[in-house]
Amino acid sequence: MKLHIAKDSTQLSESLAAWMATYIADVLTTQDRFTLVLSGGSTPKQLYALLAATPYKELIHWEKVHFFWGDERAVPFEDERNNARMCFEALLDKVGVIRENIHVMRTDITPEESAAAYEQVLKSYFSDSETTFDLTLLGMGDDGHTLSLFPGMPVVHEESAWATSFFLPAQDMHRITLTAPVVNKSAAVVFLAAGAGKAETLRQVLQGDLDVDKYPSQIISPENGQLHWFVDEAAAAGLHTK
Ligand SMILES: O=C(O)[C@H](O)[C@@H](O)[C@H](O)[C@H](O)COP(=O)(O)O
Repeated sequence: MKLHIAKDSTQLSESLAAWMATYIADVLTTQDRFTLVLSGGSTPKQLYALLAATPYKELIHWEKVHFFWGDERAVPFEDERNNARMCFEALLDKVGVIRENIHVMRTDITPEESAAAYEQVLKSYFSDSETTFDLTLLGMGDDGHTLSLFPGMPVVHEESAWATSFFLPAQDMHRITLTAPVVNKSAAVVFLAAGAGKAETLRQVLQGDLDVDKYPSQIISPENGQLHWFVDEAAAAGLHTK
């Protein structure tokens, strides 16, 4: 695991945008497409805004990027809480992407249908390959969840489905999410976490005992790929860095 610590959330987004531009360019020297999983939540908005502006807007070969989502809240696309909507507003509407390469988790059908449809999309891309996504971007909630893998929920241990859905009582909504096995086949996974509110959880996730039911982010560990944590100093405050 590689830990990248930035001074504040602005420098954090800047360092990840620069890292992504280099990584995407490197991968595209050996293949024609780049598969990218976007995360929802509030932290990546600043990153997406940077990627949508000069120089990254022009530098990255957006027309070769195929977009996926890590999880979705089962609310209409028009709803402010919809993760895909946030990503369109912050990034996809502003760069030269190809519409057919954008694969949202649908919320105009039932969550079960949506998860099944997503699994089909993923299988058409990846069923023949050892690796899935070139890059999966993830966030970590203050409670240690990632994707929609919430503490204490059976979905954390899903082993066969590539995408699944379930009802999240705490938020009174359904969620659609990728599962740990498909994310752990990514060529690279990057967690982005900022703010003092995540410091204690980050310490537990990275340096505490393994307890994936309590801290589901711990279950993310690419089998053959790279794992990066991009965090700011506030989030890293509890870590032993020596
Ligand atoms: O839909 C979601 O809620 C997410 O995709 C989720 O896994 C998110 O990444 C974390 O909750 C962190 O969110 P923040 O960046 O808002 O803390």
